[in-house]
Amino acid sequence: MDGRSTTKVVLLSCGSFNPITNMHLRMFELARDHLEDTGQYRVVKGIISPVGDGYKKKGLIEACHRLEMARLSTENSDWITVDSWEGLQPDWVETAKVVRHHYAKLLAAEKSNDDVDTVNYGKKRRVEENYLEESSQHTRRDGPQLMLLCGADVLESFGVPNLWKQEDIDEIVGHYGLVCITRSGSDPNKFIYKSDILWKNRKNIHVVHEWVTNEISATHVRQSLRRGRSVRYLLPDDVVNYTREHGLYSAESEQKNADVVLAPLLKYSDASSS
Ligand SMILES: Nc1ncnc2c1ncn2[C@@H]1O[C@H](COP(=O)(O)OP(=O)(O)OP(=O)(O)O)[C@@H](O)[C@H]1O
Ligand SMILES: NC(=O)c1ccc[n+]([C@@H]2O[C@H](COP(=O)(O)O)[C@@H](O)[C@H]2O)c1
Ligand SMILES: [Zn+2]
Repeated sequence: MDGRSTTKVVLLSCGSFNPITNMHLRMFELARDHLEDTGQYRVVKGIISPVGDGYKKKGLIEACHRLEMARLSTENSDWITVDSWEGLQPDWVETAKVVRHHYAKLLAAEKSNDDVDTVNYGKKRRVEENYLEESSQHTRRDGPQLMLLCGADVLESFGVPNLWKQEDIDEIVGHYGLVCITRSGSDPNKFIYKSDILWKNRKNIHVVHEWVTNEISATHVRQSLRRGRSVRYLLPDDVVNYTREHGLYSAESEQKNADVVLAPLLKYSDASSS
């Protein structure tokens, strides 16, 4: 592949990861293969961003455990990483804000790399031109792209009333881009067709068809753990051991947040009624 004519991509996946499963890790591999197969992209990094406790999803255990399990499962990957910024925020953070945060970090890292280039190779003028252009257009012509990576259920959740702000969907899909992995029971292409906002941005949505369908879900994993059944080979071994050592996922933990409303639903229903 000719590195000079491809766009560098960083993939960001936001979710509960309660706990992280092998399928979450597979998503990154599937997305990278798909994007690089187009010949247009070079995927340089994957970021797993577990949601903070303020999301208030039923059965969501503490972020410190979810972050540690994600860290353990990515230890032997040379490109997938875990970021704790979102997970450690006291309140739930909208996904559009998380995307913005990581894009700003990415540009800052690129800039400091370029500054090293500048010192070494006297490319100051090119760097300055790029950044002038960036500040006027928000994206750099030859800069990296950040794309949100999710399963088709998350894409379809865009249609759930009071869950997502339309402007956030527009920003994520229109400005950054989305990679969506098919999941059984969902039809992302039909969903895109039916949604005006997604149809408008369809060129920024990469649907990855997973032919080796894999029904692993964290819900089923938690259920098996509650019942004392084996979850080996569904999760990385280190994660299986971690759940055992810390006694995670019990009938009690599944009742966490059972009586509270999911943070985005609370936030946007309030906004619509005021
Ligand atoms: N088997 C799968 N196929 C495709 N995408 C998946 C799969 N499992 C998880 N994902 C995606 O991974 C991201 C994180 O998902 P999440 O943490 O909710 O996992 P989950 O298995 O769906 O958990 P839960 O059952 O608790 O909802 C989401 O974008 C979700 O769509
Ligand atoms: N309006 C929003 O920004 C919005 C709404 C619902 C879920 N989400 C995010 O999507 C992800 C969904 O995770 P789950 O599939 O585990 O519920 C989480 O990271 C959550 O923060 C974002
Ligand atoms: Zn889910």
